Amino acid sequence: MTSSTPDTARDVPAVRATALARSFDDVAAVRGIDLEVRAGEVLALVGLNGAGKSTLLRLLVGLLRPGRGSAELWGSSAWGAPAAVRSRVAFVGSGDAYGELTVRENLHTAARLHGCTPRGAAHRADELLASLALDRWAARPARTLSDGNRRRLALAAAFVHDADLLVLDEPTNALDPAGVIEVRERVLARAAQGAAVLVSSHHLDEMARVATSIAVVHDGLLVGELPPDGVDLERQFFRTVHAAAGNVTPAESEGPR
Ligand SMILES: Nc1ncnc2c1ncn2[C@@H]1O[C@H](COP(=O)(O)OP(=O)(O)OP(=O)(O)O)[C@@H](O)[C@H]1O
Repeated sequence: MTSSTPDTARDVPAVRATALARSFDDVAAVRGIDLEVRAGEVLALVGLNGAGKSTLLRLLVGLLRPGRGSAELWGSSAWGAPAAVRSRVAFVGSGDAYGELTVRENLHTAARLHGCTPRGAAHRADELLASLALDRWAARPARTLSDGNRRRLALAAAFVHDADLLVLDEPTNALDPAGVIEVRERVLARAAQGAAVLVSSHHLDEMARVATSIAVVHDGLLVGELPPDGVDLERQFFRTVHAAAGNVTPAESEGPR
């Protein structure tokens, strides 16, 4: 069940933000961001709490309306994108599952919504229950799951179809090491198959393992990049953030304060 279509060619960005901005009352959460993610690329967003990462991701998948600028999915406005465009995107945010449905029913429903036959959906649900180690909880209502297993369910639902764009907001939060490895392998596999991936995280080393580029978000802006193959990413991260916050050059700024 792949949804790949010819316009996933590498010259058409899956996601493009242009001068993208969004405020909530007096809080300027995203203040003018330009970015692109193409097929096969994994862009990681890192930043302090409240930097604007989740708001940016929600704008990019069309869950929030931009205040200024634009967010596009394969050239269409993300806000109000047609169903055919939205169906090519898998988004993992917070609170994604239907709490009253069981774990299996959640996955079955997700697969049916993506066009699987009843038999195909059952097969897909079984496969994901096994690979994300959720089989033990398959008959439990989603609302009764632990935080980590709720996150596993959200990820399983996102992987139910082979989306052309994966947008994962802190996907490894609350996951045990096996879950972290599962997410890593799936992200790398999907990118190798030509999906575009946008992922936010506080785990710099994990991002270095999967990302083709790492962008630092601070105070609603992209303020720098970290080399995914770089050493001592933590120090480089704080230098970038401190430089942006204090208008000192990265070389003058040291680690956490
Ligand atoms: N619905 C909302 N109403 C009011 N303010 C909001 C809303 N959503 C986000 N904000 C504010 O926008 C800013 C950016 O928040 P956002 O959740 O995007 O940051 P983040 O980088 O994802 O943070 P974290 O790493 O803590 O998850 C914060 O000041 C936050 O309080």
